[in-house]
Amino acid sequence: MFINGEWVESKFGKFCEIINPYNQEIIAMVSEGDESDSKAAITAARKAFNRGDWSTMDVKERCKVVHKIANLIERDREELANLESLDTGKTIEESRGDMADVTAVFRYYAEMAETEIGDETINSPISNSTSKIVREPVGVCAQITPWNYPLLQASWKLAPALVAGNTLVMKPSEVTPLTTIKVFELMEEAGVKRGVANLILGPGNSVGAELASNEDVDLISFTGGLATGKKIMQSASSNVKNLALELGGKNPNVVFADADFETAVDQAMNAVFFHAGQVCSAGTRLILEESIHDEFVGALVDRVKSIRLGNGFDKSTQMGPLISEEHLNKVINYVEKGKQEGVTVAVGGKLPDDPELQNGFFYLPTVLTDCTTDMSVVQDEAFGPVITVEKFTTEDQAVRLANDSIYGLSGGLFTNDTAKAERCAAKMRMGTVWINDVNLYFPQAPWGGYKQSGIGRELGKTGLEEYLETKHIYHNLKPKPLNWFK
Ligand SMILES: NC(=O)c1ccc[n+]([C@@H]2O[C@H](COP(=O)([O-])OP(=O)(O)OC[C@H]3O[C@@H](n4cnc5c(N)ncnc54)[C@H](O)[C@@H]3O)[C@@H](O)[C@H]2O)c1
Ligand SMILES: C[N+](C)(C)CC=O
Repeated sequence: MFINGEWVESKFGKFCEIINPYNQEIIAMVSEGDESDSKAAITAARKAFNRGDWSTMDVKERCKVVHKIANLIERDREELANLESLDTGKTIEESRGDMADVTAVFRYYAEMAETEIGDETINSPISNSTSKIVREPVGVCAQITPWNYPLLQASWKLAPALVAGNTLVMKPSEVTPLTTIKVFELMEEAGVKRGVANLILGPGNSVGAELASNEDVDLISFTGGLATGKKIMQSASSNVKNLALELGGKNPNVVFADADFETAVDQAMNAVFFHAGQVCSAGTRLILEESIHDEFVGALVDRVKSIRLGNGFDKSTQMGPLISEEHLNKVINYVEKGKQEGVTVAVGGKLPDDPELQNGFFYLPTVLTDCTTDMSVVQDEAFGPVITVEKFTTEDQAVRLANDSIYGLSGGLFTNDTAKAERCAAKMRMGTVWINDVNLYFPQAPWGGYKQSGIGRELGKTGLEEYLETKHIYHNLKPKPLNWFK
């Protein structure tokens, strides 16, 4: 753990094993902290904030440091990508893509903050006065991240928090902390000042819960599951912390009969089988126009049968394992419940037989048909390689089905009719709608959810706003008594 500029073990000297989900080998032993370590990290961040050498530093100087972090991540990208694949099981190509995205996020905020963070003079309606708006850091930020995109999700929080002048305590998932540890080494090398960025490791219900409830924390930014998000929201109320929540999704992918067939089939696969479906924005609900349903499902099933499962470091592997035995069991139970509810398993729906995969947490890519919106498989987030298929006959019905969820993170639409696409996109209650594409994100565009998919936005200018307070300074240039109470 990295607290107050020093690499330390947890106060009680506990360690935990980090497992490769492909073969269950132990790949690292890392410190396991508890509440007392969280408190020490929060104290360090508070002292650093009050010291002011980072929070009041010229924004251009902070941006230089953040540019340097980007350069160091680029320098060590191959090492970082290897660590990410070992830790998560995702293919090395995916991890390389993630590292390029991580670098881009640090660069984006380092460039953008120079112009976005500055004073703004406004026209005061009162004579002999000036009025200006200044932007200041929020203070001590707690940042909690999940296991599916460990460093990418961390970068969406670290980069804007740092350029804005905050101090922070980050807690990565206890399952996948390796790349976050490495990036804290790089931040130290880049010259982030003592106590500004602190890293604690350990379980969510102790280390994480302390971050959410501690009254010396000004802002909590959380990415993870809905149930945890609700707990964090409750704890954050203790001192009315600023709150940013990036939660789950049950994302529809609507395909109209006029869409390009090959593209739509190909993208329906990308939408859900990329990273074995362990993606918040995975297009897990395929909603097909009835007239193409049978042909589409036939083509999809044919292609799904040939997805190659394996070690993320093998060039031929297209899909890796799930993250853990616990998570595999969750996916198994989810599909079994669907079978009881009456779905048809068109392909998959079980563990693979391949002897080479028996030590990993693999599940076969699965297509479930005859699904209806009232089924748990259509409503619950599986976070695995499972797609459900529903049918529609009218545009209105397609939009109604797409919106029939407690979540509202993202959705896809495939059609060659631009007017129809725009009409549907306008009615879809989601933070991101992709037309003729899926699962795209980039630093310039805000990311976040409607409804129970979250609060606030990461990335883009909005992602920086989360880390800034707004202060109005009014100056009376000719003060004199008002005599109101004369
Ligand atoms: N909206 C997004 O951008 C986005 C991105 C990635 C993942 N996710 C979501 O994340 C979920 C999967 O990740 P996960 O299984 O790691 O989620 P999770 O909620 O189990 O854990 C996320 C993080 O919260 C910590 N945590 C757990 N209990 C806590 C508590 N009581 N107090 C404070 N912290 C606690 C964990 O240790 C971990 O670091 C999925 O639901 C997925 O959709 C969302
Ligand atoms: C936000 N994203 C798509 C990078 C990861 C979601 O799990």
